[in-house]
Amino acid sequence: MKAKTVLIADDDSAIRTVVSQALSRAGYAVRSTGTAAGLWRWVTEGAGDVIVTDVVLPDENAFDVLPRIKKMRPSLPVIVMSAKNTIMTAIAAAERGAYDYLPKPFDLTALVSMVGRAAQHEVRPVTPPNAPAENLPIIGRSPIMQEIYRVIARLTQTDLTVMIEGESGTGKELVARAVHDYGKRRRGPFVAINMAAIPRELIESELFGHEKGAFTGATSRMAGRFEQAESGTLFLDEIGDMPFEAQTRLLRVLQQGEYTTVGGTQPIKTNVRIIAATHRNLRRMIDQGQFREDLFFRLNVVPIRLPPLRERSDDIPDLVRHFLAQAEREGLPRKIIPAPSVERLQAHRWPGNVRELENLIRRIAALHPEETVSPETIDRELVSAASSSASSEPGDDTGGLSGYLENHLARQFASFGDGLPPPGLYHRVLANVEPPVIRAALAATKGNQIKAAELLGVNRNTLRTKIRAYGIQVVRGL
Ligand SMILES: Nc1ncnc2c1ncn2[C@@H]1O[C@H](COP(=O)(O)OP(=O)(O)OP(=O)(O)O)[C@@H](O)[C@H]1O
Repeated sequence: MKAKTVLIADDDSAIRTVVSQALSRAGYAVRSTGTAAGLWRWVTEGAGDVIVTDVVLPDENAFDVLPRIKKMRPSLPVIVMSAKNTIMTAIAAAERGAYDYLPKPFDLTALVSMVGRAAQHEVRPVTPPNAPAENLPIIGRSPIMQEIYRVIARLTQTDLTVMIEGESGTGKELVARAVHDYGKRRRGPFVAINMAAIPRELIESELFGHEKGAFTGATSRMAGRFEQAESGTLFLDEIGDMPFEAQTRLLRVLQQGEYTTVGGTQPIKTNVRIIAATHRNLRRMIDQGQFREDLFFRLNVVPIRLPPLRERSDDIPDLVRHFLAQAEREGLPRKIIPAPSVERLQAHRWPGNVRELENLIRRIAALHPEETVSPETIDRELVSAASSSASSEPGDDTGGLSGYLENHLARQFASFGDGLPPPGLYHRVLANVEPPVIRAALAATKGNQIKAAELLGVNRNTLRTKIRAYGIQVVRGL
């Protein structure tokens, strides 16, 4: 069989040489050039089966040549190499119809196997390019984030369902938004719903809407999130907190592509892209019978695992710069965090991940008098953040449980924009707070309800009623 030909374009002759050698060794015929004009000439002559090109060429940017190549030879796969490793480069490459994107420096074996895949590949149709933006939606150039950008970039060209897993504050919602904002549905709405923030009995009506009179308090028809997200993206946050019955209903909707409102009879067709997110281990929940396996497989079409910040401390300098600039734009005083101080931040474990770092930088910008932030200041801030969040959830750095709740509620209200959350907020908050307190008391007293009631300081009957109401499992003697 005739060897496939790879066309290489890079103005750096050393890169041309190593790439040519590696591909020749792998059995390809290779032609290389230092200019966009040289590459374009070969393309017009019909030469080559795969292109490997740098973005910046001396006579023209490869992103400008790419649309012409795709127009003339739509099935010719183009791999773009770039030293500018931001999410926008990955997205720009995907938008202009590149087969794939390879951040520099790269591993030659990875390049050869990518060329191998490209050579076998049927190329996707191209979508029109977007205006380039340098206001990056996601910060970080670590290898792990590069891989995530490549997945996001590929996803923008598809309508596949995505499951984002990651600890709280790792940027799951940010990634979901990027998939939407740069994807085919960007002109449609992005609607987010947080399963953990809605009482169980209201989840179905929130998702699918309800008719007037469907239940007590349903005084008018209400559109659900599926309806609001029509032709756009529905972001199902904290999917692990979805009650089992609602999971069953969601599964049916995803299978059938239609739903009925609560109290309604007419099936309504739906056209939304689903992106789900969770900080919980859904596989373990499946084993424990708390999450439907079939729903998991429906949602987990493209899994994205967002690593905790401690696994990508290389990104911290960029994130710090980004949050300092953001604080300055918000009117806070300008601060400089020199390298030794940044190193202190890189050594921290960040249980609250990027959100915790963002809050810390904002606090430093607001409260510290000196312009240059010393390593000692960073140490003090990290110690005080750790002690104030010791009794609360990771990522909360504003003081204890009530601080966490305040933050949480502020985010909740913000997610409803100009509107208000559904009625029943007080009970909803209690319904989120009571079960973990009761579970903790039961665990500490080995399931002894008399002792647990005493520990909690509530009447035994009250405890029993609540255990029943929340469906809490009491395991004795563990
Ligand atoms: N890579 C990043 N670049 C810039 N900002 C980031 C990045 N990751 C997270 N953030 C910021 O950190 C905060 C938390 O991000 P986000 O809400 O997306 O996290 P999450 O994983 O969805 O959290 P939770 O599970 O608690 O809802 C946001 O203010 C977001 O803008």
